[in-house]
Amino acid sequence: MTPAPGITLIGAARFGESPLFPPVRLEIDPGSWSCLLGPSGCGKTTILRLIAGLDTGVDFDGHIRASDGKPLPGRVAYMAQTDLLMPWLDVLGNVTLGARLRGETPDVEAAETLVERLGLSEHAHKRPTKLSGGQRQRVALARTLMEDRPVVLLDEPFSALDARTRAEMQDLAAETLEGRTVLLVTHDPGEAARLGDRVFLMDRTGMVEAVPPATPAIRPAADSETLAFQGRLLDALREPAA
Ligand SMILES: Nc1ncnc2c1ncn2[C@@H]1O[C@H](COP(=O)(O)OP(=O)(O)OP(=O)(O)O)[C@@H](O)[C@H]1O
Repeated sequence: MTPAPGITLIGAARFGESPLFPPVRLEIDPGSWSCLLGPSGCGKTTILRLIAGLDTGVDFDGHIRASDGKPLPGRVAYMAQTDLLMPWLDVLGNVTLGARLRGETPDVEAAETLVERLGLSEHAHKRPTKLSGGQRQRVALARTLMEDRPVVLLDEPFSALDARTRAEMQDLAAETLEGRTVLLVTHDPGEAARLGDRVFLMDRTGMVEAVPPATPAIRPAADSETLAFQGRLLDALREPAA
C-alpha cells in the first residue's frame, strides 16, 4: 500500500440558493483517525462524499487536496450509512465484491479471515435478508476493510451494533486500519473520544476542532480523560447553534 496522505478540505456547500454549510476547514492528518460529529442534516455525509469524489448534488465552492499532491480518486474506500449489500450475493460474495467489480481475482482467504474476525463465519454463506441489521453492518465494514485503500471514509459504521460488538469492532477497525488516513462520521461522543486523534464538530454555522486527551487513540473507554472528553463533546453538541 502507498503511504496514506493527509487531506485538507476548505470550502462551503450550498444547494442552489440554500446554504448547507458555510466555509469550513477540515484538516485530516496522514495515517490517523479523525472524527466528525454534528447534528443530523448539517452536511457530514456530504463532506465524506465530496472527499470520495461521489455525487452530492451540492455546489461546493472550495478545494480538497491530498498532502502528497496526488489525486484522491482510486485511493479511497467509502462505507456509506446504508449497507448497500447486494441481495443476491452471500456474505463472502459481498465482502469480495469490490475486487470482482474491478475484474480482479478476489482474495477469498483474506475475506474468510476478515469474516471470521468480524464474528460472521457461521453466516458466511447467508444472503443479506437472513442477517440482522448489526450483522449486515459488519459485512459492509468487512467489504470496506477488504478494499485495502490508504484513505478510508466511514459513515456511522458502528451505529447498528450492540455495545459489546461495537467496542470489539472499533478495536478491530483501529487495528486493521493502522497507518491509514481515516475519517469517521459518528453521532456518538464516546466513540469519538475513544477513536479520534483529531475531532471536529460541525453544525450549520461552521466547524470547530475539539482537542482530545494526549493519550494516543484508541483510548480505554473508562479512562477518566476519555470520559471527560466525551462529556465535553456532548456539552458542545448540546449547545444551540449560533
Ligand atoms: N436538493 C436539496 N436541496 C436542499 N437541501 C438538500 C437537498 N438534498 C439534501 N438536502 C439537505 O442536505 C442535508 C444533507 O446533509 P448530509 O446527509 O450530508 O447530512 P448529515 O450531517 O450526514 O446527516 P445525518 O447525520 O442525518 O446523516 C440535509 O439537511 C438535507 O435536507
